Amino acid sequence: MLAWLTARGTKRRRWIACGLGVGLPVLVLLALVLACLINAWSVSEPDWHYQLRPSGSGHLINDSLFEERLGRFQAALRIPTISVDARNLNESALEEFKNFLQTSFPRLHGGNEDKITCEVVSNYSFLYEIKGSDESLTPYLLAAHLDVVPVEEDKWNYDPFEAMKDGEYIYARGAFDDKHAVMGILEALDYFLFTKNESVKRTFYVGIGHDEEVSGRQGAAKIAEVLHNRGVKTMDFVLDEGFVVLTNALPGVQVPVALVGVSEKGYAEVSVSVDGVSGHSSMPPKESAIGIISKAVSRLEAYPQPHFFDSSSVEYTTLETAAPHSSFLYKLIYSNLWLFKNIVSNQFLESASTAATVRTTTAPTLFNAGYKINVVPSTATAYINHRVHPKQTIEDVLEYDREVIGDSRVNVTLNTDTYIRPHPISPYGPDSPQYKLLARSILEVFPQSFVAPGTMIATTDTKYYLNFSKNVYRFAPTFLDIEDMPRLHGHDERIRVENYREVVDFFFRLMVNANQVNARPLHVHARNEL
Ligand SMILES: CC/C=C\C/C=C\C/C=C\C/C=C\C/C=C\C/C=C\CCC(=O)N[C@@H](Cc1ccccc1)C(=O)O
Ligand SMILES: [Zn+2]
Ligand SMILES: [Zn+2]
Repeated sequence: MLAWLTARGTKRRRWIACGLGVGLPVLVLLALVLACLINAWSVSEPDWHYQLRPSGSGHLINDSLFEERLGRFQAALRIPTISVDARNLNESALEEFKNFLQTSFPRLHGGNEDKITCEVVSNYSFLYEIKGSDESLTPYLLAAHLDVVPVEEDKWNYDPFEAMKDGEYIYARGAFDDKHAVMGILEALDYFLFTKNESVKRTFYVGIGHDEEVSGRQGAAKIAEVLHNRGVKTMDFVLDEGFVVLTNALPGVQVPVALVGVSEKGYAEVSVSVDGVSGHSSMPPKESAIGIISKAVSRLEAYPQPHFFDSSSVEYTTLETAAPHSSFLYKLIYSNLWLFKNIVSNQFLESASTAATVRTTTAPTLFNAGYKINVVPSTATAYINHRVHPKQTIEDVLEYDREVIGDSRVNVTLNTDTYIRPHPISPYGPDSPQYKLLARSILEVFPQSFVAPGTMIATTDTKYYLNFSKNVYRFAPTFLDIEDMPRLHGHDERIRVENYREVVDFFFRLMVNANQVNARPLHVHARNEL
């Protein structure tokens, strides 16, 4: 009997154990799935974002003047202010652009010194000071650049310096990068000061550099110096070009995202070289200098720098912010990043633009070797252009390069004249009045979008303005579909005509909003008022 009972007990225990063994994990799994689904269902735009949305929209800038503004913008695009390198700027075009600005905006360039002064810096850059009445308010700076990158004219379907308008777009070098901002800021400024006659409380500056495309050392760097020497030590915020309003950039997100660059990747030029033996090409060595460097470059590409995506990354917040605006599948993913972060990170690595946001990029851009077909050269050098992720130092990147190459014959050397460390992260939460001011101005002009922070992947003139403020933002009010990305610095660069209207509107609203003490919004409404 006892044996029977014991046997029954054991069986029951086995069943229970088995039930627990299978059932518990299933239960845990179900709970997990349920928790993820609840997170996805309940995800919504945070209140502080919602409250920044305007209750109404509509252009503040007088429509009847738009054609005139457009004409001036096209005229600006027709001046080929090309920067080839720091010693090769198109000085006659820069001179022409200077005269063009002065004659297009006479009220900004003299005779109204009680409101605005303009200083020409390094011959072709501009610094405007708009004096506010309340000295207790910290000034801010709007920055842009008027030079453009060269063109491969035969690859364009339009004359890059004709500024052709096809009804929907204007095609021209500089339309997107960055003359829309130069002209948009000045149009808004002229309207703000002289048409609307706004009384300026908060002083602000407009800095327009002329050599951003080749370093900014004569333009933005000197503007920063002039400001500093004038005793301007602190800015409330700095806004320069950077990210834009992007469509189809984030997987699963159909809504345009206005990405604000709250930080910027670092920059490093690294040479990878070997000094070996030369000789007759009829008796080549087993490994030539060219072969050794080719192998090194090939390894750098095969073993890219590590990637970073965790709860302390800006990109994590980008996606959390995107969650309420995503398809259901991506709501599920973006509202449960604690679980899906590895999947997301791997998906990001698939495309060049998103990969650039999560890792230091490695771009071999120049290769020098050889000088005669029948001579084996003793030296070969490849140049690598790294964009350094804020989670790494430049030293980390170099160490990784050396390790990956793993060949003591290869010298890996940093160009110490040109490197830039990753920028600090500017505040982007509900406690940052400056970020909120920017987000509010964006949403007033692009109400169909949502605003999210990101790390700018290329370098901007903001590197020269970092000491003025901890609130440095990189954003331009232009629309870009990810498919159009090759047009940047590429062929058939363009901007939608309607977008130019929004550009002017955006800078005007920013000036109005920033002028309000305590940065109060133009229209505030409670969530339940809509
Ligand atoms: C989490 C975020 C996810 C996704 C983002 C996805 C894609 C990002 C896509 C697009 C980028 C969007 C906009 C960029 C727009 C315009 C370019 C603005 C600035 C470029 C500045 C620039 O090109 N700087 C040069 C400076 C330089 C000049 C000479 C020598 C070295 C540097 C540069 O960085 O090369
Ligand atoms: Zn630019
Ligand atoms: Zn550029």
